[in-house]
Amino acid sequence: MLTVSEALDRLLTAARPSTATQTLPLAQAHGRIAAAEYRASVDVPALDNSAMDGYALALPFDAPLPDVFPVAQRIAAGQVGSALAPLTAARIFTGAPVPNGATCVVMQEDCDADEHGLRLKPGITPHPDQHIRRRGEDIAQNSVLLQSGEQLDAARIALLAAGGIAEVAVHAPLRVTLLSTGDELAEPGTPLPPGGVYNSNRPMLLAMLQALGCEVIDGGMVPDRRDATEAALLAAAQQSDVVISTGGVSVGEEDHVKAALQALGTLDLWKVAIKPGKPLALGRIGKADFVGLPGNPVSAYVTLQVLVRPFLRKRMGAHQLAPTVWPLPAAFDWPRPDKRQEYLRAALTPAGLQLVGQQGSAMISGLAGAHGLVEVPPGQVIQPGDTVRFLPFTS
Ligand SMILES: Nc1nc2c(c(=O)[nH]1)N[C@H]1C(S)=C(S)[C@@H](COP(=O)(O)OP(=O)(O)OC[C@H]3O[C@@H](n4cnc5c(N)ncnc54)[C@H](O)[C@@H]3O)O[C@H]1N2
Ligand code: MOO
Repeated sequence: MLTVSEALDRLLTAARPSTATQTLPLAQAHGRIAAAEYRASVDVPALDNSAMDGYALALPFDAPLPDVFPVAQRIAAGQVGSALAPLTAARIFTGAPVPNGATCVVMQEDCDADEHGLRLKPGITPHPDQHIRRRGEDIAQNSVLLQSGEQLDAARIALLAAGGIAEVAVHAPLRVTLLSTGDELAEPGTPLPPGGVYNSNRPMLLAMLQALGCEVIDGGMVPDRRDATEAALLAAAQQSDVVISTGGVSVGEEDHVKAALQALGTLDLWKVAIKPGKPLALGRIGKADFVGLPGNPVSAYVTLQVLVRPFLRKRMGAHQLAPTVWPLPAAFDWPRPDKRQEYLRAALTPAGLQLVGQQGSAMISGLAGAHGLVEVPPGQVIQPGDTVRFLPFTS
C-alpha cells in the first residue's frame, strides 16, 4: 500500500496542467487561476493625498508658528489643488490630493476655522507628513500584483482593480463529472426505502469542487452493476477532463468501479495507507483522468481534501499545491494509533485543538464543527500538549 506522501507524489506526477485559457473581465474571474502575471499600471495612491477630512498646511516645523493660517483653497477628492504658499492652509478632504508645498494634514477636529483663517486647538502640534498618504506607498507602479498560477479571490481581485487591470487571462475551468455509485442511494426529498441511505456525497463534493473552481457536471447515480458502471464511466469520460466517483472502489463483489476502470482504461493507483480513505483509486479513461473516492462520506471528504485537491489544483494550472499545515498544540488524547496515517476532525479552541464528533469514516456528524484535520503519522500516539500538524479547511 502506498504511503500518503507516495500517493501524493504519484497524483501530482499524473496531473497535467490544463493549457486552455480565456480572458475574463475582472468581475467574472472570481475563483479562477491566473494564466499570466499582472503588474500595476499606476502608483497606488497615484498622488500624495490626505488620510483625513481637515486642512493641509505648509509648515516649516523648525520655526515658531503663527496663530492663524489663511485658508487659500479648497480641494475635494477628485480635484487637484495648486501649490500651497508657506504658512497657509488648504481645506482638504479624505482622499483628495495634497497640494505641493503641504507638509502635513491636521484633522478638522483639531482646528477652529472662521472667516479670519485657521487656528490649531491648544496642544495640537502637527508632525511632518502627518495624515499624508504618499504616492506609491501602497503599490509601486509596475510591481507584481498577481503571479501566474495564483487563484483569484476577493482580495486579489481588489488588488488588480486598484492597479488598473480590467481583464485577466485565466485557465479554462476544469470540467469534472461527478458520479455516485450504490444501489442503496436515495435522493434527499424522496422517501427513504428500507436499506436506503440518502446521497450526501453528491452535494458535499459538488460544493467542494465548486469552491475549488471546477465546473461540475452531475453524472447522476449509478447502480451496482458492472455494465451500468462501465456505461456511466465511459459517458462521463467523453464529456469531462476529470471523472470523480464515490463508492464501489473497495473489494466486495458489489464494488464494480475498479474492474470497470481496468476494462475501459488504466488503473494507475489503488489503496493508500490513509485513514479514512484507504481504497482511493486513480486512473485514466481515454483523455479523462479518473478518481475513485471511497463511499464512506468522511473518507470521500478527507481524500478529496488531502490528496485529490492538490491533484485538481495542478490540473487547473495552480502553482501552490501543498496543503497549508499549522503546527499547533493538541488538547486531546489519541492513545490507539493506526497503521495507516490518520486524519482526525478537529476544532481550534483557546485550549488547543479538540477533536469533534466521532472519528469513524461513516460519521458525518462531526465534520460540520471541524475547522480542519489533524494528521497523525502511522503508529504515533498523541497526548495533550503535543505539537501536531493541523491542515485547516480554509486553505
Ligand atoms: N473486506 C473489506 N471491506 C472493506 C474494506 C476492505 O479493505 N476490505 N475497506 C473499507 C473501507 S476502509 C472503506 S473506506 C469502504 C469503502 O468502500 P467503497 O468505496 O467500495 O464504498 P461503498 O462500499 O460503495 O460504500 C461504503 C459506505 O458508504 C456509503 N455511501 C456510499 N456512497 C454514498 C453516498 N453517495 N452518500 C452517502 N453514503 C454513501 C455506503 O452506503 C456504505 O455504507 O469499504 C470498507 N470495506
Ligand atoms: O478507509 Mo475507510 O475510510 O477507513 O472506512
